[in-house]
Amino acid sequence: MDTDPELLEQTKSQETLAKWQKTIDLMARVFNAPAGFIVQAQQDGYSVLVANRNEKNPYSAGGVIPLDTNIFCKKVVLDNATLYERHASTNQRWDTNPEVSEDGFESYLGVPIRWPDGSAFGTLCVMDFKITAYDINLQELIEHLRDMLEDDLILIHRFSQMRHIAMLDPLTNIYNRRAVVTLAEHKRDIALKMHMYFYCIFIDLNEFKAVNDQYGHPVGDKVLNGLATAIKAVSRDDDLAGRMGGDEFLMFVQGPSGDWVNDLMQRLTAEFEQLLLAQNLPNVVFSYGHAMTDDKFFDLQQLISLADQAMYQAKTEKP
Ligand SMILES: Nc1nc2c(ncn2[C@@H]2O[C@H](COP(=O)(O)OP(=O)(O)OP(=O)(O)O)[C@@H](O)[C@H]2O)c(=O)[nH]1
Repeated sequence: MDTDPELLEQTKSQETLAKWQKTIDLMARVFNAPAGFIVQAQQDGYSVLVANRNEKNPYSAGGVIPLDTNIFCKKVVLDNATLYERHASTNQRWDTNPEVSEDGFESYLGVPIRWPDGSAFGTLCVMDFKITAYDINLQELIEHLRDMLEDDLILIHRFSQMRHIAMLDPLTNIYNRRAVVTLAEHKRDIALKMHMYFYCIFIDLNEFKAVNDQYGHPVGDKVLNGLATAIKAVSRDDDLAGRMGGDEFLMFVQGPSGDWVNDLMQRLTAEFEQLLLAQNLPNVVFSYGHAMTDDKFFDLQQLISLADQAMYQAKTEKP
């Protein structure tokens, strides 16, 4: 759950971060501690998401500590339990902890923060160079602050789920028109920066109305689903596909100049044919047309419209 890039992006939204920063600054002051953090457990290490603003704090936000480092937060995440170490230099298990051996921290109090599904998000913690004896109220306070952060994570997660649902076409589960066009703008910008060609392929079923009329709408729906499945099957991770509406689909692919789009469409034709056959669905075929950007021409709406025109021409020329 914590590896969803959209969710991570949302976690870092300016509003959430500003609020969490205030919480951490206040927490460190109440604990009279030089250092307080929200640390996020990520695939590449423990990342300092928020650090209190205090000149004595040696760690700042943005730093990533490798996964194999013996830090306090790692133990909290792995045990999924609170850790209170009052006098770390007397405990051998921290001999290899650079926070203790290199930076001179003695005290650590940290609690686990979890995503709504219970998986690890990271930790909320305070650290001090001196030996501490926090009373029960302070220990309760850090747990209470953690509960508030977890409430924010619930909101972030729900928002992300809703955004995801709003981007999908409910019938085929691929991107809807608005999402695919928005995402394509971003992909086009990347392709232009990398001096790659950016292709739009417009795909439209032939005589689909007759399929609905002859076999009924539910069969028509299955055919549309079959085409979406076939498009996904031939797409690479980098490609983008969506349903424009009705029986029209779009693919956006970046690549070199050349005839490979026709090869890709041949693979799609074969995949679609097989899917229809396997489900005992009528043999429907599609027409396609494509257009590509270059350094001089990159208006997306125009690109889609050119691909549409090319598709229309192919459709009218079909035997
Ligand atoms: N089953 C089903 N049909 C849909 C859906 N959305 C649109 N349609 C139908 O798709 C058909 C599209 O018809 P047209 O645009 O005339 O396309 P066509 O019959 O394929 O004609 P050509 O493209 O010229 O070959 C219409 O009959 C719509 O009712 C859907 O979600 N499910």
